[in-house]
Amino acid sequence: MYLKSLSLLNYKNFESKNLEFDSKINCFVGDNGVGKTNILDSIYHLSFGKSYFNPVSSQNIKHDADFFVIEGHFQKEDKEEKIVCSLKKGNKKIIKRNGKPYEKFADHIGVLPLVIISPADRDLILEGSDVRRKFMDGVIAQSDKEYLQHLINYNKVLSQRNALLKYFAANHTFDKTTLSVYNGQLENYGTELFKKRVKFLEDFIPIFKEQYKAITNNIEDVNLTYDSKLFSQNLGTLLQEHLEKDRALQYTSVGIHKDDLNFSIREYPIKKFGSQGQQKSFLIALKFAQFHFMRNLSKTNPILLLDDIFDKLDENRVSHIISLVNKENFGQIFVSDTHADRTEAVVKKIHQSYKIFKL
Ligand SMILES: Nc1ncnc2c1ncn2[C@@H]1O[C@H](COP(=O)(O)OP(=O)(O)OP(=O)(O)O)[C@@H](O)[C@H]1O
Repeated sequence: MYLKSLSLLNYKNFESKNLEFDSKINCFVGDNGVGKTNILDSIYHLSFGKSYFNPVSSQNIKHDADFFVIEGHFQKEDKEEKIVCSLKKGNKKIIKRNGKPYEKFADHIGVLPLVIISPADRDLILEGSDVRRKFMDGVIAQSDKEYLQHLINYNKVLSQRNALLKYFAANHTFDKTTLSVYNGQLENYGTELFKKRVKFLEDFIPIFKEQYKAITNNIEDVNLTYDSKLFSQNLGTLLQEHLEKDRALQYTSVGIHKDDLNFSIREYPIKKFGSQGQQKSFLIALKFAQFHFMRNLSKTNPILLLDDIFDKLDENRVSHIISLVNKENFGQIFVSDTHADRTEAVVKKIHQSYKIFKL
């Protein structure tokens, strides 16, 4: 699968932009702030229906405009796919596949597998557990529709339960029966999601460790573990045990929405004890593992977006990444960089087929 062409209208700093791509490597080069990352983000948008960098959809519309349109033409085996993602201020975002709007965005997830590696990935280490859950959920959901549906249902019930807890507190009332209906639904969806996360990590962790080894060329003891209260107790019991706490807090304090992934190096948290280089390698290994995991399942090479990796990584690590990509039967790659010469020198080593766009 590869992206043949892209048209942007009022997307971030671009009023109008049309690009035709190489099926292998495409590089966007230019000074800081010209919009290299924005183009990668628009491609991300076509795959995920949202921005990787700015979760507030309306802020992706060009200043002073009131809509954006991203249109991509993909070649998927012998079929062409036209994906259009558009947003008008005050309206809901629309994603159309071959002219037909999706009723549910969830149906689009997984249609165009894509992995992004960007300096913004550092949030996976530095920020709260929600970022790591989102990463895990995103990887699983791209290949498991049922997981995504359970997750949507779980989150819906969770917000209903939280609203009910608030209502109880505001009205000094309590209704055990209604609450137990929500508890039952949370337990059903939550238990399924937990089992799927466990299974996913069983497959994913060995791939991750292999990738880390390949990137760093040595055997540092890194680990990734799944942290969930559901390992020790089923969700129904946990919800009962936390009832008084939940009533006091007016939200649900236990469940798979509190799970986390622990990233460690020599058994210490990488956030506190990993060097900057180790942290970067950890993140790249995570993303390469995502690439491999998705490829194994979908039997297609995900599109790979490499944002600013030459700038933010030392030469050693970049050459490891390049040699990894080189060894693999990779798919289409999009690269952003400030230096045209450096980019060309690197991409030449990967493949003879490439295109450089000077922005
Ligand atoms: N909604 C918007 N409307 C207009 N311009 C926007 C909008 N959102 C972001 N921008 C502009 O996009 C530019 C940043 O683009 P981008 O991050 O793609 O740059 P870049 O070429 O990747 O830069 P760098 O080399 O520094 O990473 C900034 O000038 C920013 O003001």
